[in-house]
Amino acid sequence: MSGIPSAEGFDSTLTLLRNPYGFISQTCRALDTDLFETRILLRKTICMTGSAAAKVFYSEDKLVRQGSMPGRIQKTLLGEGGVQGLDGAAHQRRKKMFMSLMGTEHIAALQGMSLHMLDNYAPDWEARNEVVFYDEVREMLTRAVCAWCGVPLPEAEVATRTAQLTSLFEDAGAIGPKHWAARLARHRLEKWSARMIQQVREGELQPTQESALHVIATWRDLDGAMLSPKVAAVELLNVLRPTVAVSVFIVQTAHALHRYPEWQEKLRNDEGLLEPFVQEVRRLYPFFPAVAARVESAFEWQGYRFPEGRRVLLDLYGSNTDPRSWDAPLEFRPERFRSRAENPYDFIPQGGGDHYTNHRCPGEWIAISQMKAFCRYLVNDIEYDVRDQDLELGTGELPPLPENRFIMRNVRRRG
Ligand code: HEM
Repeated sequence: MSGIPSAEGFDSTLTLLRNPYGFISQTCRALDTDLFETRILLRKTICMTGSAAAKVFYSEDKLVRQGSMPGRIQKTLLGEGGVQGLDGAAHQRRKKMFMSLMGTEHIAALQGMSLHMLDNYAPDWEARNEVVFYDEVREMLTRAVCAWCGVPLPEAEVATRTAQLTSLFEDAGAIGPKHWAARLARHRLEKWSARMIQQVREGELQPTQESALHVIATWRDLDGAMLSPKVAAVELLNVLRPTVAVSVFIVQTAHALHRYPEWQEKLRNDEGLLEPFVQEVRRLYPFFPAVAARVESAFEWQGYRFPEGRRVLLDLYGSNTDPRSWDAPLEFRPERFRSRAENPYDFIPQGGGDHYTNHRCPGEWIAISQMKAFCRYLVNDIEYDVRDQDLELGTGELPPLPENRFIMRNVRRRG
């Protein structure tokens, strides 16, 4: 049995921060391997890329999540006690709660709410000279997802809640004041969210039975007990936050329509291309670089030994652009999704494996449905110019967005 190849240097934290989307796949390629060992934040870590690596990463018996997430990410992005840190039967039970929200009709209802927002916002865009598209989408999605979840959102709170939810996913990985801003946002949001959970339990708030607020407030874990208000608050935010984060994918969709303008006409003429188009955006535009787990008990894979307790990082972006799985992987080619057989391990922008038994994102259908709705609206319902601006996606921030957040001008509604 051979040892796992090592990356250069003692610790790779800085190299990873400088090149979050390329570090793992490029190092693997240089070492001609699917995996290598290094230190991240001084902790020994095995980094892996590609579909074979994803398959082992998602084998429930080998790798677990408890204790794998850096504390600073838990205190901002995820919160403590949520589904992301559970394993085995406890995870499967809690995951059912999220999956019960993902019925086709329920997701269509959320899409309808966003389309309603678009119709409400578009006249205002027409009246303005310029529109910062990302800011508009974040606000629309905050309104839509709160309504969908049964969360009351007074008009006076819209801007604050939008900013707080954004801070959780934009500032989580930051160092310094932004990180502290994200912690404060989490503290305030959890207080708000826990109060609503209590109000539902006391009958003061009566959201519909199928709404996320009702489902989470009344959910019982394996021990038969309801979630503590704090954990229920974390789980409610696990629906609100990432749905607002879909704004990133939507701006990336607008970016792709601008960069590949020939697709606008194609999409107008053939509805069937909408899904391949947004899938290609999810594959090629960077969002989550990697996910983390921990070795439960020592095992061997491909002749390499994974010692107990070792942290393992799976490269999501590099797997989505792995030349072994994708022809011309860095080219934007939505057609590739027209006839592609589904494989749970090679297309993993929101994690891989099985939605029920693994940690794969339960919100994939929400993301796809929202992206399709906004994409269809951009190509069919409005015309706009894209202001001359730097449209490079700065990889200095996670997730990467154009510096000016995609400014549109001269928005006109089509007749
Ligand atoms: C903005 C687009 C989104 C991206 C890029 C994204 C990405 C991810 C990723 C990478 C994971 C981790 C997978 C793993 O650990 O193996 C995840 C998990 C999760 N996502 Fe999403 N997600 C998005 C949208 C959503 C939406 C709309 C929801 C709403 C329900 C959601 C809820 C969750 C939850 C609850 C988990 C934890 C699942 C578990 O631990 O079993 N996400 N997501």
